[in-house]
Amino acid sequence: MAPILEVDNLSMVFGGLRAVDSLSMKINEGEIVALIGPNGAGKTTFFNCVTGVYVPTEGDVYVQAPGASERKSIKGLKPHKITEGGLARTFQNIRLFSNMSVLENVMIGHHHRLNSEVFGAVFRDKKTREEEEKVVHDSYEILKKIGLEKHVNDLAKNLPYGAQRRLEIARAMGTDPFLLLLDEPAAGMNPHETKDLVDLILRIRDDEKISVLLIEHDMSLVMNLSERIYVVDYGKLIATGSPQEIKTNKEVIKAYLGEEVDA
Ligand SMILES: Nc1ncnc2c1ncn2[C@@H]1O[C@H](COP(=O)(O)OP(=O)(O)OP(=O)(O)O)[C@@H](O)[C@H]1O
Repeated sequence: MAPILEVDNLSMVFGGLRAVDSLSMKINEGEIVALIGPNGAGKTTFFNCVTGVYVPTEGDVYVQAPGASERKSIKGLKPHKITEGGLARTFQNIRLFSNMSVLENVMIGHHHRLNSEVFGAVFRDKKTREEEEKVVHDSYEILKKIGLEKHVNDLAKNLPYGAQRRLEIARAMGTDPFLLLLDEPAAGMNPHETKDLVDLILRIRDDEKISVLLIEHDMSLVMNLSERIYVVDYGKLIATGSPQEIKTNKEVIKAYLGEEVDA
């Protein structure tokens, strides 16, 4: 089966700094893959290149939706086009519309899927109303899957921290992705919230058939959840393999210089 994401020798140069240096990656349908590395290793920059925030200096990025007959380059596309193409992401710092309701935050994710034209939006014709009703329905269904349905009418800013992070995932799921990129989803979570997050990511993969690429510093989460791990340091790939292989890899241990890599 062809990979759903294929990154070929991607580099991103800022002035004299090669933040990402010839990094390649493949993700297969149904995988949970982690991208790890010390602070400043280039992980978020890599996400930004894949999701259209930056145009990579070198290399290419291809996606092939499950069932599609050929891969497509997404390099240089705007972020919303990449989202339409089936990749959705969350950010290191929570980016919710804090004064909007939980439901509205998820509905926003759906909007690029609406087909009605401006005419429909102004005159609210039957087709527009039906589409809007479907967006409300689908958004509510996602909130149920994420376990946030009891907060549906709360303002996003009033949710507990862990629930806000889960809402970001719900919003990303609203764009109907086949690959979800999560940038430090467990950051700031307590152990109970982290455990809920692990269960949620597994359900997203198993029930929703969405593959996951995550950046994470919480090594126990990484080791327990991911099937394959890519390790970067100074923008370069230094190791790739199963959690067991990565735990015992000398280069990885050296790069972390005493940072805990045991689960
Ligand atoms: N827009 C930018 N302009 C210049 N340098 C940048 C820019 N974005 C990131 N960098 C630099 O690129 C390097 C990689 O940063 P990046 O944020 O991708 O690392 P990271 O692995 O995600 O780190 P962390 O784990 O701390 O989030 C760092 O040296 C950073 O200072």
